[in-house]
Amino acid sequence: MAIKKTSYPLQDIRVLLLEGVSKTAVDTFRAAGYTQIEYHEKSLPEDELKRRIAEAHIVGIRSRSHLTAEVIANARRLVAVGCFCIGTNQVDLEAAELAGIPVFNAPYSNTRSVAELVIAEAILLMRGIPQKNAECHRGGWSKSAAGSHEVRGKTLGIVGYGHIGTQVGVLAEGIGMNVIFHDIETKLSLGNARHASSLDDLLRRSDVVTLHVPETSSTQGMIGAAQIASMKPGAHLLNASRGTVVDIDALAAALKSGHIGGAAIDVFPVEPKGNDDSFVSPLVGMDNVILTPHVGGSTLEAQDNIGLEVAAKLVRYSDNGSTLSAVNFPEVTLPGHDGSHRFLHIHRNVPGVLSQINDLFSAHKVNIDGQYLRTDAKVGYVVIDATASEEQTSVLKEALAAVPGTLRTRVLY
Ligand SMILES: NC(=O)c1ccc[n+]([C@@H]2O[C@H](COP(=O)([O-])OP(=O)(O)OC[C@H]3O[C@@H](n4cnc5c(N)ncnc54)[C@H](O)[C@@H]3O)[C@@H](O)[C@H]2O)c1
Ligand SMILES: O=C(O)CC[C@@H](O)C(=O)O
Repeated sequence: MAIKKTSYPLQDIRVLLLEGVSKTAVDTFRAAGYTQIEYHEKSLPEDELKRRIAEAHIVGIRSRSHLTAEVIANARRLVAVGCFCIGTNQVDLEAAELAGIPVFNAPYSNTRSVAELVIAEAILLMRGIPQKNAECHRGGWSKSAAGSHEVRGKTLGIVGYGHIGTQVGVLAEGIGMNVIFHDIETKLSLGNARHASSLDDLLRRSDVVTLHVPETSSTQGMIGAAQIASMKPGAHLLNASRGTVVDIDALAAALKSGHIGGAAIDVFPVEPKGNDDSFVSPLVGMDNVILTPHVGGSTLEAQDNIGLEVAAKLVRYSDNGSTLSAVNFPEVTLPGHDGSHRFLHIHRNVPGVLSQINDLFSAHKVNIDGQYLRTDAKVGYVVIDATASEEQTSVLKEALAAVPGTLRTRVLY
């Protein structure tokens, strides 16, 4: 394959992949000509992460690596971040944007996997299977229908009616459940799903409540003691969203008192860093709780698709400059740039930057072949294709970097 040239020769671009992202990501980078790929099965302790990220141009993580403002400040060479998952709460998105670093994720690749697990858990909880399973493992035998129910005709309450919530609703209707949902946005209801009038209304009416909100300031602790007390006696709670959404001590107390019949919890306020670390939770040892190690989206199908999708977005940004579907950045979709040098300029969105950039091209007598600009409240991203000599390009690159407000520049040859 022809070696492409970016600001750095392609073979000098360092890709750091953490948390055992699918090997399809490695294959995608290799197929695009990237050779420096460092792969780790686990997340790295913060000190080591800071050291390694300081050398990386591209980093790929899942949910356990926290890219805080401090970590990002240390990432001097970093050009792009890939979250090989849906959630991006583990990255300080604003700090990344202000450092000129777009962040990409895979917004749908594991949606179906989460939805399937949730439906299975709803059925198991309504039948009291976790308790029966635990009892059989201890040599017990209690063949009884007491406390066992079909899900057909029961009410499923979905909190967060986005990609996952809607899929869960469609599958639940397929097995005869009544679906109600609560979302902060106005949402088109699919099938016969109905809006609940409020979160409290949903909690009061549901036999099973399932949470599918992102981690934000409005969702942290949104299901606490008061909300759990509002739930129907004997109802079940499922959380495959983020651990901070539920007050886990309040849930443990309600499970012990019997107010909550059962729970299925996939995400926790504090999760082990890797498979060798131990898991601690007040829910451990409760027979009526299904505990899973944050595997809602962990199917081979989903992980392989995520590896392909996120790596492709990172390669595209690195090679071509397109930021389509970046979660924290002005989105620019770009054509190829054969025959032109492509100047990428990321700057604070303040008046006058674009005119200074254009003045520089005119002062250096470089003709602009194409220009693309997108801004958001904080940042502007302008891409300029120009026919320039190597010498003009290198002078212009320096001059562009000196424009006040510049966050980052890159040239693709
Ligand atoms: N357990 C896992 O392995 C796993 C896998 C994938 C995703 N997730 C988590 O699930 C979350 C949801 O995923 P998605 O793809 O459905 O996201 P999404 O963005 O499509 O949907 C989230 C929905 O929540 C709504 N919402 C936000 N704040 C709310 C609030 N305060 N009250 C009510 N609704 C609110 C949004 O309006 C949106 O409709 C992700 O952010 C991620 O954290 C977990
Ligand atoms: O793979 C992970 O670590 C996170 C999975 C899930 O929570 C997501 O946000 O997609």
